[in-house]
Amino acid sequence: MNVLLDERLSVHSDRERVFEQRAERICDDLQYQGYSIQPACLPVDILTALQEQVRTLDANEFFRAGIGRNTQHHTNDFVRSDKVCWMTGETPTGKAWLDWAEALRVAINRRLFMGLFSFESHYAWYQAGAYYKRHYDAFRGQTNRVLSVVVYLNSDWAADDGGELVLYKDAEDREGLRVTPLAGTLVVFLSEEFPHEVLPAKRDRLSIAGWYRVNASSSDTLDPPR
Ligand SMILES: O=C(O)CCC(=O)C(=O)O
Ligand SMILES: [Fe+2]
Repeated sequence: MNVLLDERLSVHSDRERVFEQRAERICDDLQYQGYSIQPACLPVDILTALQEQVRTLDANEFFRAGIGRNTQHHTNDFVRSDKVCWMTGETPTGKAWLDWAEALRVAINRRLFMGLFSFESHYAWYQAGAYYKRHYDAFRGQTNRVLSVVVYLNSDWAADDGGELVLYKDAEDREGLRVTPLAGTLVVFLSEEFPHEVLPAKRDRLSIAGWYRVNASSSDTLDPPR
């Protein structure tokens, strides 16, 4: 075999092997504890491209985040004060991210039979002082968001910069688990099971938040993508 082709093939399969290992760890965690926290999980080339893209986004492209869906959608300063910009596959960077999320969807379905059907995600920009109070991403029976995903885009996040995600084990838990929003860390959790909050940070905090959904469309109600 041509040496160059041979090398390219082995690089490709290395990447796939690394992905499979990470997906396996995420699935193990989901199976046994319902959440997974994986530092340095996103491939560095995709992470770097996302960091660059979010840096070049104009402030006008971010909108004040709302709560609830459709007709209940409204903004509420008391609950959250981040700004969001929905991801699309129109740029190579957006597509690389969505392809990665799609590969994870397939891997999770194969292993855990969760029936994940679609994925939606947005960049989130928490300006210094911004927060998202304790909340669930989904309420049992009211939504088809089943698995929440967060990836952080902040290089050099210092211990005293704040902005941790606090993931609570259940409705009673007041202590929670603190996650530093450091670039490349991935957090995945069952949307209906884990209340969580974002603490205010001393500096801008950038991330992607996404949700895998099950298909809730029926013949007379078309399920909207967000
Ligand atoms: O950015 C995070 O750490 C979590 C964001 C979040 O909870 C959400 O967007 O629903
Ligand atoms: Fe959330």
